[in-house]
Amino acid sequence: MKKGILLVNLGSPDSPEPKDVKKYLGEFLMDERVIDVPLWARTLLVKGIILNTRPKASAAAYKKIWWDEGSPLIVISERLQAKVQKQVDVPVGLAMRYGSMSIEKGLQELVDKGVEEVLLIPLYPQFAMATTETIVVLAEDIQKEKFPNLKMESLPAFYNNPDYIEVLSNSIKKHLEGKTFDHLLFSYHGVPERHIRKSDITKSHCKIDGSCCVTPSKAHEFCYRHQCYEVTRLVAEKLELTDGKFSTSFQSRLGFDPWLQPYTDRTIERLGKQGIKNMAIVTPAFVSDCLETLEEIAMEGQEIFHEMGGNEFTTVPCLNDDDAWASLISEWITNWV
Ligand SMILES: C=CC1=C(C)c2cc3[nH]c(cc4nc(cc5[nH]c(cc1n2)c(C)c5CCC(=O)O)C(CCC(=O)O)=C4C)c(C)c3C=C
Ligand SMILES: [Fe+2]
Repeated sequence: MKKGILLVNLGSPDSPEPKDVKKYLGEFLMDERVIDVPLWARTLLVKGIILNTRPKASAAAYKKIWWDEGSPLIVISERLQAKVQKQVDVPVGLAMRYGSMSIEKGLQELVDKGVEEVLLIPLYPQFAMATTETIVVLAEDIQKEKFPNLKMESLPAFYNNPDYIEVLSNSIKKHLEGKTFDHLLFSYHGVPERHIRKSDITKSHCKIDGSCCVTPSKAHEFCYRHQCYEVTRLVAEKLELTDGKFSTSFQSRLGFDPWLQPYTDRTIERLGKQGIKNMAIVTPAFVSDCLETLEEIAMEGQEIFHEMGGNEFTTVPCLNDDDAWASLISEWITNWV
């Protein structure tokens, strides 16, 4: 059977213009695994409120980070795909969960190359309804409807894979070399607390306060919060960071529900107020730099820190198309083939 790979990332609007941002946000936020309320309420919230207010502000934010070649997230994902393709003998496609580079197009291109068996690689280290699950569910629906003869498997979230932790730790070490920092903040994309409870396969394990994380449980395989804290713990161990020199927070909350805490903006504020003068920040929920890292962290986060009296604010880039990261994905592919 001829094999092929589909790398899948989140996606971006076609351009940073409000009309394209509106179209993109419409598809993204109408996903029941992103805004997980009944369809009527989601439609009212997204089409009645968010899409009438947010696209203009989001477009302005996208304009600040947009590159000549396009959206950073897309351009970086394409660079990664090209590097991986050079290292493996099977076709490597690239698709996005939302936007024009759809999963359907990505699968079609592989099928056109004669591929009969696909490994789907969601480019998210941690499982969540809004990350791995939404990609796998949509890809399986498309496969059943449009490509019934195609065999498909997916790579699970790789948050605690020792090689991934090594690649991430080495990248952080490289980018912080020669920098002084009093605190390293691990900032992950947030999700509503409700998402964590919904993904708890035991229905009773997750307490959302961390007290459950130390008790081994099958729930951890699907617990975004647990997986984020594990990445912090494993990287901190590798980098030999001492207690108090690092912490975890969650960014990008939207709406009024309780999201995972502590919030990144408030944490940066608190660190500044506590007298931390030099801080570094890493964003391991994202494998590619994007709006949420380049604007929300590198621009807004830095501004908050400086307002609180902080000096140096160092942002560690995501793994992007780092050679060791491309080689690790290639190794996973070679092992699967
Ligand atoms: C209810 C809303 C959202 C949930 C839940 C959510 C989860 C989630 N998102 C990412 C990764 C990315 N999100 C990005 C942008 C973005 N996210 C939301 C909302 C939710 N995300 C919005 C509205 C936006 C658009 C920007 C804005 O208007 O603020 C991006 C950046 C995309 C880009 O083009 O650069 C990424 C990446 C994860 C990993 C996640 C759950 C863990
Ligand atoms: Fe998001």
